[in-house]
Amino acid sequence: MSETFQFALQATDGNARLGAITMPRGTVRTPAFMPVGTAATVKALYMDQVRGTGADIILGNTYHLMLRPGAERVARLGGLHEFARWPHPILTDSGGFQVMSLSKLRKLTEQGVTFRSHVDGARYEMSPERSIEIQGLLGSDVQMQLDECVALPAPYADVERAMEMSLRWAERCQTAFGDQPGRAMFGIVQGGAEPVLRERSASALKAMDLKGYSVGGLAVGEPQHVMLEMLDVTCPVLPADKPRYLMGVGTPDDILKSVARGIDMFDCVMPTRAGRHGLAFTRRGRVNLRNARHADDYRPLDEESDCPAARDYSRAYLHHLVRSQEALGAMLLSWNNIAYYQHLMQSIRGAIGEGRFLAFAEDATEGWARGDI
Ligand SMILES: Nc1nc2c(CCNCC3CCCCC3)c3[nH]c(NCCc4ccccc4)nc3cc2c(=O)[nH]1
Repeated sequence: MSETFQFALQATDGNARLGAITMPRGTVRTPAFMPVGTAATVKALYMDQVRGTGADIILGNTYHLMLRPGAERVARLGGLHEFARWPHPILTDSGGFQVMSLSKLRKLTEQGVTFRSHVDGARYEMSPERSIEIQGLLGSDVQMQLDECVALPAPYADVERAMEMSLRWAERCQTAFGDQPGRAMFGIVQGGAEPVLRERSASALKAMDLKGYSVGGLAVGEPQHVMLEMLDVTCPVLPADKPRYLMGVGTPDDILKSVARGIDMFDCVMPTRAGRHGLAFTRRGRVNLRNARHADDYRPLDEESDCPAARDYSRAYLHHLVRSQEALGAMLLSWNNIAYYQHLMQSIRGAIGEGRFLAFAEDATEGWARGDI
């Protein structure tokens, strides 16, 4: 086990990168998809199943956990790894994005964000310093700076103001984080859909010599081509020897196209949320198990999968569970979806390592488009 946090770039294929992040609790193979563990659980799955799908790292949720059960309580109980029985790396977001998207009566000032809990209406203040303190109390291995993400489209002046405040907050977070060997704090590039602001943000964060860089402010309503254009502008400015994490992304297609532009890490609620709504991801595209056409279909989702949820259950059974709103339906489809995303990442890593990423991406995209699934 490494006592330090170290990114090793192992191979490149065009702008796609194969790498590994070593840290005390384990190694994260990149490109990596990080399942979202909202309230200290990857919804409807046991942590052993999550690990069994090949996940090396999961997300914890600063916003939810600070409200319930409370960061100090999680620390008293041994930290998030012990609390949730996940001994491998955990990345936490800073909570600002969730405050702006979930809480009520929130106010954003230079000092930080104040808001009322969506759980019990209690009033909270989240400064850059308090966000880093909470992430430390949770025991997070990879911590995010507090930032301000602006929904798109937005006026240039708003995007510029939010980007510049996020830079000032990055400095405060770096100071608050201090020197925690084996752990990392990532800066978050902002700048909306403005190339000039993206370059300015990325350059300023690069000068801070951080251990990793997130690309934020995307997947917030802009078309995919705008997101990709911002990656084309941002990634070349970021240091090649540090990991790059595209926040909140995304569909399998988003992931392929973003890996092709130099992104190493992803998180998205989609596979687990879609699973709870009866949607299955497969290598031949998405299957909506609510649809009556599956009622008599004895085929599994994917007979070649190594995930029991995909290989051992008929679509007819999954359709029945979903229509009956049985808990097992959400459990099996969430399992299938997380396994599918991990298999996709494993295949991407293999393709980059063998210099055939472009051909792999084209073949995968055709598979989804082939329809009749
Ligand atoms: N700091 C920060 N976080 C961002 C996030 C949250 C990433 N997931 C955290 C995770 C923590 C644990 C609980 C769950 C969230 C984003 N998510 C999205 N799009 C999601 C778009 C999306 C995709 C599928 C379904 C809903 C929404 N854009 C994002 C931009 C930022 C950003 O600039 N700054």
